[in-house]
Amino acid sequence: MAESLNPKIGIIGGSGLYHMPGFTNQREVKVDTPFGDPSDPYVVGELEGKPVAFLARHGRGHRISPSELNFRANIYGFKKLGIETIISLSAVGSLKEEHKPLDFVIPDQFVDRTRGRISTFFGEGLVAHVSFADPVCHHLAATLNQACQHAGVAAKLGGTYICMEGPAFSTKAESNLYRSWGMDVIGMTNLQEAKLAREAELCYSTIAMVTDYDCWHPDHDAVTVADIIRNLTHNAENAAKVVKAAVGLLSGGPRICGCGRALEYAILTDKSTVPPATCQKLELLVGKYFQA
Ligand SMILES: CSC[C@H]1O[C@H](OP(=O)(O)O)[C@H](O)[C@@H]1O
Ligand SMILES: Nc1ncnc2[nH]cnc12
Repeated sequence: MAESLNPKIGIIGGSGLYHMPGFTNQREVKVDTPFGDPSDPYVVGELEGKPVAFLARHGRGHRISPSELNFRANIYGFKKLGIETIISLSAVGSLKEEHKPLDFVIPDQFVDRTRGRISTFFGEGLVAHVSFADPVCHHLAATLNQACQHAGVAAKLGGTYICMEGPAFSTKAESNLYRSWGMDVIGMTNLQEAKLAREAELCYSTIAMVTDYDCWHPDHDAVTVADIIRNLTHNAENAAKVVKAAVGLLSGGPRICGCGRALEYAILTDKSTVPPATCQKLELLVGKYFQA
């Protein structure tokens, strides 16, 4: 029964993915966090016989724009549910001819072009600097790539996702600038998630599903939501197949990567100086390092 499920795998559904086909025994779980409300209740259920928690990034009905997302609440909510691994699904524009609409890319790098978004759990008297040179969990990324192969979906492992602020799409000058930087795909949501997942010691990797060629491409004058939606529907079907395969491949045993110890050498603040309210707020994240 869903009440006794203890999921370790979390799935974030992006644009066009507001539920996960194939879920059984599902129920909604509303999670309170010290950072406010997540985008929606989490849907906890079983996929391929394994307990899994699903969150619609923009909320069901696509109510929340990228700039308004409460990334901290979303990631903290997964942590509170006991999740260790997050599979993120995202629609992206392609900045290279070789990444065609309907292809999947599994990025291994990010560039941040967002403005003023909150991307850390820390502050308020507790300072931590996590390593972010390798922003995704390589083990999970390799598993997602394998899952694409199992599902028969064309995918490329590696590439840089540039995260723009939005919500308007890029100008041609911006799109060409990002191309000159060698960026592979463009989206509006993944950078904060990846950073916060690292701080929360969760494995995180994205399946970036190409919906369009952005506006640089001579055959695609401007990005339109109508074009994107056409491809989103097809991508959503493939995403469901890939996620099923990935969940089947993930062992559920102890993690073999370093993501679960990301904070081990990151906290600089002398714990005796941390305000009690901050200790309480961040207990779930740092408690194991603050024991006497
Ligand atoms: C589909 S229009 C642009 C919208 O799609 C992407 O969202 P997500 O990453 O949640 O799939 C992109 O980042 C924009 O938010
Ligand atoms: N061209 C694009 N730019 C930014 N985000 C996107 N999501 C899907 N296509 C996109």
